Formats: sequence, structure tokens, C-alpha cells
Amino acid sequence: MTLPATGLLTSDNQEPIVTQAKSGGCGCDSNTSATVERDERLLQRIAQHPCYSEDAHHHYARMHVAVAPACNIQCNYCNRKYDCANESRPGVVSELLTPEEAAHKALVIAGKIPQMTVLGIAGPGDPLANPEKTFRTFELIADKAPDIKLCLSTNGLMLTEYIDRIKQLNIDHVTITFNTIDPEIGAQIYSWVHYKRKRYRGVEGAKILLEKQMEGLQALKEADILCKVNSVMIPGINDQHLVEVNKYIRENGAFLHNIMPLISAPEHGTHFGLTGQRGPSPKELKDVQDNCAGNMKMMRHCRQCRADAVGLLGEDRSQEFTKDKFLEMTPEYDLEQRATVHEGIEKFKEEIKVAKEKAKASAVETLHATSLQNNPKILVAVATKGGGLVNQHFGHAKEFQIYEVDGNEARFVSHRKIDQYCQGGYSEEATFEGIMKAIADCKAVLVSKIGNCPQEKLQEAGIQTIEAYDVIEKVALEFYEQYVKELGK
Ligand SMILES: C[S@@+](CC[C@H](N)C(=O)[O-])C[C@H]1O[C@@H](n2cnc3c(N)ncnc32)[C@H](O)[C@@H]1O
Ligand code: SF4
Ligand code: SF4
Repeated sequence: MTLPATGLLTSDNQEPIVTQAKSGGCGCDSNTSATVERDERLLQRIAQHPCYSEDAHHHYARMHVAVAPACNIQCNYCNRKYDCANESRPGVVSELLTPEEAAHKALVIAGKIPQMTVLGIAGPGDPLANPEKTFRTFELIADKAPDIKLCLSTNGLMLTEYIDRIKQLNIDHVTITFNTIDPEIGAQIYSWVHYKRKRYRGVEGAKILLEKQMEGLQALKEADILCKVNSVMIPGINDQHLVEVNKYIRENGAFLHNIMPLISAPEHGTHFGLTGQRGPSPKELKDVQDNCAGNMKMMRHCRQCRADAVGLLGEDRSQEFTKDKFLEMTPEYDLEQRATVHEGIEKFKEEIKVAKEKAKASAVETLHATSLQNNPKILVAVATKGGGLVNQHFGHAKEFQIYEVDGNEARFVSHRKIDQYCQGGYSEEATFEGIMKAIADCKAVLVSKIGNCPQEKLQEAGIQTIEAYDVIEKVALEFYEQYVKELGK
């Protein structure tokens, strides 16, 4: 059965909505049950994928294996030669692996981090410009670890050539980077495209790439493979145009749109880094995401990971599994043990759902009881180590998750990286300034604990601190109740 890849997911940041099928006259509606079944199946396909499901990203981890060094195009924002072990950025990788090493690493990590459910190949180059290494890696892993979902991220140039192989290997999630649907704009983003042994530049190259990407998207739809589209937002080049890209991909079967900010610094040695092309501000990014969100589901929790990232999104454990370390480790992959861990996570997710619903009902009631005419929206910053909980000390956070809260819901909207406040007594003044900049538009910070000094400083800046160890949405909505009560006085 070929599923329509869109249509079920129209609400931003929601999991698939069970659509209301039109009821037939007899009251017994086979359409409804077919739709429910389809939605259920779709839910199952993404429920444990931290990138395709915002909800899953609190609980499940992914890993990338860096087996694909070569690329068949040159994007003006990419330089795979620059490496920094502490930096999390696409294309960055500390060491390349052979398929055998990658499979060994995957099995080691599947044992040590059983919540790791997805293995992706996302470079450092293009997986489909390195087909033998890519597919060999997938084959080895599919054979030994059948419960791990396979995923790949490509510029799309060679997608149609390998679609059968992708389908055969049961790769259920494919990402295409689609920065534009206009070759004139493409000419400003790609310096060359290498196709069928010839190098094309300018509009000619961008046109070939675009045609192949469009064909690739169609092929994924026909093969019933879930497709996420990445678009790098480049102010002054494609920022205004991304709504059109969004419309095109939505109409052509993409499941999810991930608009990511351009990362560009002179020291990265990219064309854009050297020409001073800036990336978007968080507000510019959110505005474009919001403009597209009416149309389709947007991904807002992407962390723009390294090509060898390991762990929950937002935590990078790649340095624990460098080649010298993981080659010494014996794989302890245990299918049953992993299934038990996943069952536990699913049960926990259910509990969180119940807590969220209760908090929501209470917030709606409180809002009604106030004299407020509107339903004000506020932002709160959350320190979390995962699990969908407020559970991290202010001083240990390396990022804050930002939730938009109103009287109906608390909704994840973005994450903001910060330098950790606790530096053992050094440069805390400087890091606090950075933190303030990152969360200046938030009304509260939700943390498991916070020291007196930063708490007072936040208060002076008009940001409240809430200490809690509980479900994020619950804490956020409880704060909201308190906030509207004050506002309504
Ligand atoms: C490193 S690429 C690997 C996969 C594949 N070659 C591709 O480009 O889709 C993974 C993602 O990172 C994005 N990316 C690479 N460099 C970037 C940068 N400097 N800023 C923002 N995104 C970047 C790419 O556009 C792509 O969506
Ligand atoms: S396609 Fe991917 S790997 Fe190739 S240059 Fe662009 S971002 Fe880099
Ligand atoms: S780069 Fe984004 S989509 Fe890819 S693994 Fe990281 S969070 Fe997921």
C-alpha cells in the first residue's frame, strides 16, 4: 500500500492527527477506520525517531557514522576539512570509519545506549556520492541489529539512481537538502555540481541538481519512504523564497520541513564564511518557520549535528566513542533488553501525556477565571537533560529549550545554545551575559536547581526562576497560571 506522505500532518509540532473521515449514511464508516489505521501506522513509523518526532527527541537517541567523505557538489556553506572536536556542526567529523568499523561502533552503542534507535549516514560528504561504503554499512547493521532504523541525508543528486537499493534495505527515512526551487538562486548557493563525469557551474549546475532533487522527492513518495527536507536559511539569498520551497515540497509528498540557520564563520573556510555572509537571527528563523507552519509540520528541534554525533539530540557523546575507544569495546547488542527499555520509555511517555493533559485543563480553567480578554503568549526557557522533564541545574545547562506557552498549551519552539554557567569560578560573569542575551525574551527559566547569585541577577532582569523536577509542559503551564493570575489582578 502506498501511503499519501502528507495530509495527515498539518499541525505544526503535533504528532499525526487522526483525521476525521467523512461519515457514510449507515454510520459504519470503513473510511474512518482506514484513516485511523493509516495514522496509527504513521505514528509507529516516527514514534521512536528523535528527528521525525519532536516528542521522541526527549527520549530516544540517534547516531551518525562517518563513512561517506566524498561529495558530488560544492555548497558555498560547506567545508569538510575543518575539524574541531568540541564543535557540533554538520560536516564536522573527527575520524572517518570503514563500513566494518561503523557496524562495530553501532553495535557497541546499541548495547551501551539502548535508547539509540536510529542510525544515520549524513556525511561528512554525501552518502550517495559514496554508495558502496554507505550501502555496505547499512547492510552490515541491518543484518545484525534489525531494530535499528536506518536513515540517510543527501543533497538528492543521485537519489533516483539508488532508490531501489534504499527501498530494498528498508531505509524508511530519507532527508533531501532542498535550498531553493529556483536555479538562479541555486547558482548563488552551489559553486559546482558534478554529474555523469562532468562538472557544471552556475545556473546550469543548479538546474541539474534541482531536477534531480524533484525526481528524487517523487521517487521517495512512490516508494512510501518518509522524506524530511532540510533547507539552509541564507539571509538575502533564499530567506524570502523558503515559503515557496515549503509549498513545493508539501505538495510533492515531503513529510517534514527542517529550515536550519546557515552556520558561517570565517575560520570555517567556506565561501560564505570568507565573504561575510551572515546566518539568520533566532527571530528571523522563527518568523520563516512560522510562515511555513500553517502549511505543514515543521522541525524546530534540529541540532545541526556533527557527522559522527552520538546520543540524545542536544547532548553529544561522540568523544566517548572515538575510534581508539570503541574498537576496544565488545558489542553487547541485546535485542530483548533493548525492547524492554523501549517499552519502559513508551510507558513513561504515556504518564507524561496524562500529566500534560491535566496541566492543560487546569491552565484553561485558570485563564477563564481571570479577567483577561486575550490569551497571552509567553516564552519560557527550560533546562533539561532529556526525558521530557525539567531536570537540569541552571549552571550545567549547555542549551535551553524554549517553550511558547498560552492558556491552551506549552509548545516547544526552539533551542538556544549557551556556554555553561558553572565554570568552576572562572568567567561566570561573561557566560551570564551570553545566557541573558539568549533568553532575554523569556518570562521564566525552569530548572531543577539554581544558585542564589544567578537567580538574583535573573530576577533583576525581570526573568523569574522556577525550581522543579517534573514534566516540562506541566511546570510551564503551572507557571503560566501564576503569570496570568498576576496579570489579571
Ligand atoms: C553535512 S550535510 C550531509 C548530507 C548531504 N551531503 C547534504 O548536504 O544534504 C547535512 C546537512 O547539513 C547542512 N549543512 C552543511 N553545512 C552547513 C552550514 N554551514 N550551515 C547550515 N547547514 C549546513 C546541509 O545542507 C545538510 O542539510
Ligand atoms: S552536499 Fe552536503 S556534503 Fe556536499 S558540499 Fe553540500 S553540505 Fe557539504
Ligand atoms: S542534524 Fe538534525 S535531523 Fe540530523 S540527526 Fe541531528 S537533529 Fe536530527
